[in-house]
Amino acid sequence: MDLKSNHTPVLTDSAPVTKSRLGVHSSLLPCSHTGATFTHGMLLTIPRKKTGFLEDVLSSGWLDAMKSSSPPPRKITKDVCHGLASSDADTDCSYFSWLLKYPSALTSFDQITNYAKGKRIALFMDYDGTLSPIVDNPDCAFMPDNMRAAVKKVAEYFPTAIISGRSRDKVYQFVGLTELYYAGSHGMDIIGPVRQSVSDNHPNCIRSTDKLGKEVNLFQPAAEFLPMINEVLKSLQECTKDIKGAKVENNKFCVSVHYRNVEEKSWDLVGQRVHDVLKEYPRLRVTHGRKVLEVRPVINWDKGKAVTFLLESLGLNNCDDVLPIYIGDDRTDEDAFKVLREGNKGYGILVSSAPKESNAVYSLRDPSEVMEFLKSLVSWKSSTLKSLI
Ligand SMILES: O=P(O)(O)OC[C@H]1O[C@H](O[C@H]2O[C@H](CO)[C@@H](O)[C@H](O)[C@H]2O)[C@H](O)[C@@H](O)[C@@H]1O
Repeated sequence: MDLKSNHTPVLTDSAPVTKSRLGVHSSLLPCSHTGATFTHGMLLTIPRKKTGFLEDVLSSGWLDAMKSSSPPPRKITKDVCHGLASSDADTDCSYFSWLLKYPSALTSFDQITNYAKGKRIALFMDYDGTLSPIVDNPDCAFMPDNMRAAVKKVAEYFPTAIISGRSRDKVYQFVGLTELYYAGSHGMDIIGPVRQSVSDNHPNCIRSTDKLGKEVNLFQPAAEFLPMINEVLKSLQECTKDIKGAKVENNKFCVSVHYRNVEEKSWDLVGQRVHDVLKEYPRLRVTHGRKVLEVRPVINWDKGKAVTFLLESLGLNNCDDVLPIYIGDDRTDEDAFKVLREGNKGYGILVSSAPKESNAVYSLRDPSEVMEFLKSLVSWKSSTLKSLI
């Protein structure tokens, strides 16, 4: 298989909101409506224009997208609703007007639970920025103990899964709870309950055992990409090692190139180096995360597909009495929000302290509000069950 050809890496943003918002050069966007074809059921081949590489990076809006990928944290001191405020009244104003479109899941809790009456909630959560605060060093993104207790408790009442860009093993190490299901590598590495119909529908799905020796379904739709990902990982490590603060993270079926700790004047250098490597790999794409460039296979699989796969595995897909809820903060979570919004299947909850367009229905400001929401779900379910006795 010819893995290398002279090509402009596909720069895609999984938030299908307004791609022009990122100023990304059209030649770098997947022309998913014209000319793209799905082969092998999973793979997407996208015709690309040949353009200069530096021009691509500078003109393609990579830098703008890298800057907009994660707005600087707001210094919160006090506000009327949450006992906090920002240092910038205008920012607060825009945040509260944003809340009109994406209401807080805390202030809308009764609305959510009224809709959930008679339904089985299935809970899906992103990890970084949702269950753990965003920190400078990705290796130190530990989950607070009180958050772990809240997640453990909520998993007693609802089937709960973590769907992360981290490798599955890594996010399991961070979370440390055996009661949950895990999907790592942005949904490309899933451990779920055994269900024959799911194995029949997904040839890559095999029987395996989890950490406790329990029989599970293991699904890795990008398995064939592993040698390519490992090759690109080494190239990216090599070509960024001279950039102070840059960090390349191995997440098994995808690679993260972090620039949070790189001086802003060198961000375009990071983008150029990633571009120079990826132009040799037409079956890989780059998406923007929070001060990170996410390198992933070009396959028809994402966090939204992972939610559907897990619902199928749990026997909860296409059921009127099921309410899936997905909580996430990142662009790759938009794929999950979109699945739940389409067909009015469930609720996406965006975790953000700054206004941004999203396919989510509700919002929460930060991980501390996520924890409050989880605790409220537990209290609600517990009192509902007590009322049945
Ligand atoms: O899907 P997620 O679980 O949200 O993972 C997305 C990425 O999260 C991590 O990076 C982000 O969090 C780091 C720790 O707070 C932060 O240093 C970094 O700047 C953020 O982008 C993780 O390191 C990535 O591999 C994930 O893809």
